[in-house]
Amino acid sequence: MPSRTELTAWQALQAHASEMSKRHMSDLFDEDDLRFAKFSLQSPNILLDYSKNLITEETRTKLLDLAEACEVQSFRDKMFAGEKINRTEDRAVLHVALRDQSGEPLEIDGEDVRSQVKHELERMRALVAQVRGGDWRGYTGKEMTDIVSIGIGGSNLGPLMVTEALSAYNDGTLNVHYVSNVDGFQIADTLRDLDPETTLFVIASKTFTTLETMTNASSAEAWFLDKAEDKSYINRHFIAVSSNRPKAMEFGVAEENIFDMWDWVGGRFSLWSAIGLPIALNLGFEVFEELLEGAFEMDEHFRSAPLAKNAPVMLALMGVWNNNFLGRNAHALLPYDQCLHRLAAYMQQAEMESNGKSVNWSGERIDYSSVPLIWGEVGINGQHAFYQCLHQGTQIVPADFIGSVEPTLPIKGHHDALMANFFAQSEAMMRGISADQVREELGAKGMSPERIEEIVEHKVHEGNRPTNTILMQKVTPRSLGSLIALYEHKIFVQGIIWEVHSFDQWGVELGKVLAKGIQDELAPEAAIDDKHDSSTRNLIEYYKDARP
Ligand SMILES: O=P(O)(O)OC[C@H]1O[C@](O)(CO)[C@@H](O)[C@@H]1O
Repeated sequence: MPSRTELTAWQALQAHASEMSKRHMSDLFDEDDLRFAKFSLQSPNILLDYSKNLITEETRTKLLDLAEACEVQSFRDKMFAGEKINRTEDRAVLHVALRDQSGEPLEIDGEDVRSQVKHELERMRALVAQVRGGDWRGYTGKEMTDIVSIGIGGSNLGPLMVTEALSAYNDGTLNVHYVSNVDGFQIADTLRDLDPETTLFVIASKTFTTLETMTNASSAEAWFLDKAEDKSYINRHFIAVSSNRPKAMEFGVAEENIFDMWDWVGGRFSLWSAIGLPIALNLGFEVFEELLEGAFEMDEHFRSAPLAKNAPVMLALMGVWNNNFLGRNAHALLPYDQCLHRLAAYMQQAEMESNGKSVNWSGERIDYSSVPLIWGEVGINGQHAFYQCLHQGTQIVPADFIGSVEPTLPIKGHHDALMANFFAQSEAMMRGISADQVREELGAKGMSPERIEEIVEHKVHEGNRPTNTILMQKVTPRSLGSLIALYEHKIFVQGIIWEVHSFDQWGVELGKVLAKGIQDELAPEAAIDDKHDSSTRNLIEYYKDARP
């Protein structure tokens, strides 16, 4: 198999990119009134407009040729069929099975995946009904008031992002708090206002070995026992979600309080499993189910729509075009919806832990970029912070503008003001403003020609900065499910095109191993290994000497 850069389709895109780099999107719009119709599509619950990219129909055809040459459809089908496409870990990749509503049979290694998923969902439903209905009582007979979810990375970012995004659906039955950082501040700050008699902990860890989570879980247990005193009460206050039952039991969680997840669910794709318990506890099981349905609708679209009409595929291809052929190595996510304020943090893990790789499936170093730097912030706040750089900086950063037609919580006069900015920003990034236009504008205001010439270049926006617009009717559990699944599949498609293993994360291991060794060295009497470089050794020494 030729490497990606040897593919005819890749080389055709390279040649095409050198031509397209001479064009301006503004002209492309002026030349074609049908540009929006040609380069936008409706997918379940989501309109995707990718017309504000530096593309023509020829570009799209060439990108689709690349997708075909990389066998995107065949890999997609393998994923849905449960084949072990996560080859470095020898695992299937089946987060889609967690939200499948079709009921089609699916087996992995002789195990019936559908019934496993259904069984855990029913257990979740029962637990949520008990806790929210007040039947689940604490060790003194009181109802639960607060859920503390302890987990990090994929065991935290998804549930946290979703409960924030759907906070309008919170009926106040239960409060939910998230603790991820091993910095003791977060758990201390969370627990100081809570009562052990009415607090339920959900320890979420696929491996049940993650240092941050285990440290926080132990502190939570100590805090609980400080008041409850009797270890047998733990079974009323500690739930675990893990694929490592023995470890969860060793920690002290009662067997019936452990919810399973499976090795075919990657941590960063796991919010659809029992990792999503905090969502269901906080917002109700119906909300969780609707989230799953929305994701399933996008799965069906991804599975069946022709590539040119397939939202995840087209979103992925725009990213590949900007990154690999136009050399844009950063990508901003800009939600114009306050409730999506954790979306960029969530997507950073999903995209960068998945596709932040430098070797291909054969272990050879790749000679093109994989995932760009993903970052972002709620758009309207970003306008007053970093948009200056998006409009006039030397680095062109493609961006996704994500918004909704209806506000989550309507309040007179706000939503149109927000959305006016939403539409204006991507238009400004696309069109820009030329020196002549600036001159004309300033001249009309009566500015002297000398003064105009002094400042004109500073006011020029070159434009030609690519954006995608993603528009939902409203942020609901269903549309949010579709939105997350849209990005999950985008990540999948890009991983195939970049020929990287999207479902492992070996890159996070080295730091963990080193930290374990250093933690031992931080003990007061412990020696510091002289194998450390002089910077690390001296910093550790400095820390130990300065520590009270
Ligand atoms: O759920 P666990 O096993 O505690 O892991 C948490 C996170 O840690 C990572 O392994 C990275 O450190 C992520 O992939 C994962 O989501």
